[in-house]
Amino acid sequence: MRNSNTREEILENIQRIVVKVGTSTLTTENGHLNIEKIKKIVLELSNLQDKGYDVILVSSGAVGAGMGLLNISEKPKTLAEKQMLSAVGQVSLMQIYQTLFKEHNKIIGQLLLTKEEFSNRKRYLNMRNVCNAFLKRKIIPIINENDAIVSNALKIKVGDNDTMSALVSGLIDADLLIILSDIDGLYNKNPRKYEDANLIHMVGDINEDIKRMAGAEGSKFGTGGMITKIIAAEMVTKIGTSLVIASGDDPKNITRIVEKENIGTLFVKKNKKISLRKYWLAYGTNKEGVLTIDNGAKAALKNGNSLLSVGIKSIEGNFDKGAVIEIEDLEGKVVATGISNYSSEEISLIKGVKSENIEEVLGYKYDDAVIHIDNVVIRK
Ligand SMILES: Nc1ncnc2c1ncn2[C@@H]1O[C@H](COP(=O)(O)OP(=O)(O)O)[C@@H](O)[C@H]1O
Ligand SMILES: N[C@@H](CCC(=O)OP(=O)(O)O)C(=O)O
Repeated sequence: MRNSNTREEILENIQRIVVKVGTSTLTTENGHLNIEKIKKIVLELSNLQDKGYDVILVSSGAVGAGMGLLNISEKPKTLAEKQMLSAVGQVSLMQIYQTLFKEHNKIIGQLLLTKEEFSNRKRYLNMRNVCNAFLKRKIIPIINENDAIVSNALKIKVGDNDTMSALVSGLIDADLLIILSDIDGLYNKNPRKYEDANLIHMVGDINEDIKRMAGAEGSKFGTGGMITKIIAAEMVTKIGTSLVIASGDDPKNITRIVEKENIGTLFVKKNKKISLRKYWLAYGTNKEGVLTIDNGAKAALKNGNSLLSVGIKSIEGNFDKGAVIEIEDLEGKVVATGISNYSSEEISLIKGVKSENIEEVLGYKYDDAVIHIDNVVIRK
């Protein structure tokens, strides 16, 4: 679990920093925005920018702030109510950020994103340019999900800001992602339930044991809990971004982390990076279908070979040639994501068929491989 490199080595050469702040950090027990805390966060981020770092803030708190403004103590059950609350709260959240950042002569801009900004390649590249334009002019982007317009039913919802901050880290090629929460890092078990839980200082390999440590529940106002933070870590460490989960109780932790102090839990970036395009392919895109493959094909993919029709057992979904699809093993575990050379209709005819016989079955052949290895990203 431990990595032989020190924090000093792992966190050297940091330039771009994404800081994600959860609802639990931004609001008080009774659900109102915690202005004193936000002031301190703003001071930290302003200082980092003055020191020459590129700073991006992913801020939750809109729904929480809306609840505070309307004196609602329990999260509403209906989606429409939650969406209304987010719209009410987001305005006041940004108003506060603007006032406080102005005291440090900083200009901010608001970006309310949806899954579409990540799944649609054109929108994704456009968003990257917009973010870079912010950073070039030393404007601090403050990002949140556009809760008022997204819903699971519309399939354009990222769902939580831990995942959002991981996607944003890929978008702008961040060196470090800091997730501030109401807890000082990952414990070996939920410390709210178990008194003997211990803080883990460094995680190298994010395996099933690590995932099991995160109970499903989070705090009263938060959305994702610990598991979404671990999944965010699993994502960003693949693109050479380290992630630290730390307590937002003392916002000075932000600077301490950047100065490589032993704060919170550090998830160590992988030495072998995947490209940002492959990252987008794995996590940004909407998947249009699923191929189930046999163990031989799974081993071949892991060894860096393309996916051939002979190893495909079954297919789900209706998609065209060029679609992004998920590849699962016989146990239903996602093995990889890739871009298909064939449509779903064609694959249902050639699954289990050897590549040299594709032409015989279809009357033509685009490629020997159903998914070329250059267009595959291995998920685990
Ligand atoms: N192994 C664990 N280590 C630390 N926290 C855990 C663990 N398992 C579950 N949790 C819970 O996750 C919570 C943090 O997630 P969440 O409430 O979503 O915060 P945020 O609003 O900051 O995103 C903690 O307060 C804790 O209750
Ligand atoms: N977008 C939502 C927050 C979603 C979210 O992930 O919340 P949290 O778990 O507190 O980071 C809001 O602004 O209320």
